[in-house]
Amino acid sequence: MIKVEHLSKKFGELTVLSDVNAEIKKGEVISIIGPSGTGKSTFLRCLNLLEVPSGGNIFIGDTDILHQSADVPKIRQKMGMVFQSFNLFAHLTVLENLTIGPIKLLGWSKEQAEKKAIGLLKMVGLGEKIDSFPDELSGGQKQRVAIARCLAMEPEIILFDEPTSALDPTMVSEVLAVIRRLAKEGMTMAIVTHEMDFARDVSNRVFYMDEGIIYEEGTPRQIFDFPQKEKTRAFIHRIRNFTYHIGTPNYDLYAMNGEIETFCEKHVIPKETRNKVLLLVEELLAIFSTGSGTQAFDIDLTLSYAEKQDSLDLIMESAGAYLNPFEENVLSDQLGTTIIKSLSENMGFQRVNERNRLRLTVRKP
Ligand SMILES: Nc1ncnc2c1ncn2[C@@H]1O[C@H](COP(=O)(O)OP(=O)(O)OP(=O)(O)O)[C@@H](O)[C@H]1O
Repeated sequence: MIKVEHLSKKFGELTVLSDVNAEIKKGEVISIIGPSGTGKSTFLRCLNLLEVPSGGNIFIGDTDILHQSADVPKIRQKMGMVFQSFNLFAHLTVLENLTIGPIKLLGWSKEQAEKKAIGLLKMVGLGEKIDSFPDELSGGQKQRVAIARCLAMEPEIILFDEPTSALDPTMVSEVLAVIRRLAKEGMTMAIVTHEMDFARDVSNRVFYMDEGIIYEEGTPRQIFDFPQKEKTRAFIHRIRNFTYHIGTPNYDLYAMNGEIETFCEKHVIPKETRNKVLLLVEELLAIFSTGSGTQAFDIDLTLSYAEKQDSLDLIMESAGAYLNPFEENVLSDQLGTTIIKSLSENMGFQRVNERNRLRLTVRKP
């Protein structure tokens, strides 16, 4: 359906895409993942010519859309785009947001366009909001309107550019549910996303972008469980694991907690579990800070999220004398260990390379 050959894009001196080659077949759902700034959005924007590529070819069917004879408005009609920031028309009602395109660009009658729009709004769960204005809607509702608006133009493929990035975490799932439904119905889609669990279960193929190219591609299982190339492996490891080094007793507790919360939010970990993590970290740090004694303060904290089991492990390593907080009578204050035991399970202790290593799983709500 879409074939991309040697696509490149420069912004002045900056080469964002150097040599992108890809094929998207009808009915496929492609997730595009990768570190920030690696050109994922630029790639999508080149596909529907919101950016003019610097070189290469893009074919839709047999049509070379970069050829000067290409009918750009027609090509854009075939490719819907959903943006991070919704891009709804603020002065139009929800219904009018959906009907304006078909009436003006497809030549539909008002009645025909409204009938279709109402059906689509019902489909995305917003049948009661047809007369509302975008400002009266939550972020999740706005994004569902944006998806319905896109569908109103009957596109052959929908390009999603980080559709949930601007949303409050509580609204992510309602938007992802709509995209999942479209995937089930066979809609061809390419989705730039930071939602890895979603990418894993909704897509047929995943493109990992790095270094200006599609650095590795494969099924979700290949990319998430068995990445072959070094940078893909490092990326997948990084998104699953949060690490924080504490090298001084005067560490910035608020900055650390903020980073822990961001990590938990990214993996849609419930607030209750998040709070348990913060409490566990506080208790463990109190124990290990004392245990560090006069030695160099050197503590490593890791949070490791396993999507499949939906479990969160906390690992704390510290330099200093042997200190296993779970041994009887090791600590004078037993309250800390009691709290830790009540919030976690599968606790394990090891002494590795002169360091104390504690691993535990945070108890689920
Ligand atoms: N219109 C533009 N003019 C100049 N530079 C741009 C423009 N659009 C994007 N860039 C630059 O191109 C690079 C790639 O941006 P892009 O948004 O495609 O990355 P991304 O992989 O989607 O990142 P993220 O995951 O953070 O959204 C960035 O360095 C960005 O600053």
